[in-house]
Amino acid sequence: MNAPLLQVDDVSRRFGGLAAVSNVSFEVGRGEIVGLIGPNGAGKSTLFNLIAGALPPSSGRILFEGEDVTALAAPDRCRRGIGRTFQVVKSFDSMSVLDNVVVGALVRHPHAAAARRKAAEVLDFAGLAPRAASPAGDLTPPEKRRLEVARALATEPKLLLLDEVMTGLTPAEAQKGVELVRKVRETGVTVLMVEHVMEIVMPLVDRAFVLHLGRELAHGKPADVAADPGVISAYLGDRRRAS
Ligand SMILES: Nc1ncnc2c1ncn2[C@@H]1O[C@H](COP(=O)(O)OP(=O)(O)OP(=O)(O)O)[C@@H](O)[C@H]1O
Repeated sequence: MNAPLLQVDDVSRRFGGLAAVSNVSFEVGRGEIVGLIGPNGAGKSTLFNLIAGALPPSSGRILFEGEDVTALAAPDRCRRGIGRTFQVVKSFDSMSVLDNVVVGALVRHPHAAAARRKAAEVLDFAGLAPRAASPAGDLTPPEKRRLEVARALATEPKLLLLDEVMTGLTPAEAQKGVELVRKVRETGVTVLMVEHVMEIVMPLVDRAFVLHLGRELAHGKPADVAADPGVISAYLGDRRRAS
C-alpha cells in the first residue's frame, strides 16, 4: 500500500462566522514525526480534532491509509489506528494508573486479563511501571502527560496524535518527553504532534507544518520553517500580543 498514512485534503472548519481552519491540505507518511505548530488561535487544536474525529469538517476530507474516514466517529477512527491524547489531561483520578491504561487497551483486547497485560507492557514502555498501582490523581503533572501518552499507545495506534504533551513541562521534563516520542517512533508508530513551543518540536520532527489564522503559513524541514520570515513574524507578533 503506497498511500500516505494520513492525508488531510482541503479541509475547512467554520464556527459560525469564524474560519478556524481554511483549505488545509497535507500528508503524513509512515514512520514520520510531523509537527503541527502555530501561534495562539492558529487552528491547531481544531485541525487536530478534525483528524481525530472529534469534530466534523465543514468541507474537505480526511483519508487514513488511503481510505476516506471523514464520516467515521472518533472511536471508529481509533479502531482503524488513529490514537490521540487530550490537551486537558483526562485521566480518571480515583482509578489506578494501570486501570487508566486498561481503558485504552480494551479497544483491541476485549478480555480483561489480556488488556491488563497490554496495559502493564505499555506502562513499562512509558516509564510509569513503578506508579502502576497509584491512583492517577496522585501523579505529578509530567507523569500525567506520560499517562495520557500511555493510554493512547495502549490502543495500539498506527498514527499517534499528541496534543501539546510538552506544554507546562520544565526543559528537563520536556527532554524526557522528546525521548519518549523518539522511542515511540522506533516501534514503527507514526507521530503527528501539536505544539505551541517551537523550541521543543523543531529538533524532534522530520517536518513541520505551520498554521496561522487557520491557513497554511509554511511547511517543510524544521530548519527551513524556522528561518521562514512569515513564520518568524507570526511568532513575534504572538509574543508581542502576549507581553
Ligand atoms: N468550539 C469553538 N467555537 C467557536 N470558536 C472556536 C471553537 N474552537 C476554536 N474556536 C476558535 O477557532 C480559532 C482556532 O482555535 P484553535 O483552538 O484551533 O487554535 P490553536 O492553534 O489550537 O490555539 P492554542 O495554541 O491557543 O491552543 C480561534 O479563534 C478559536 O477562538
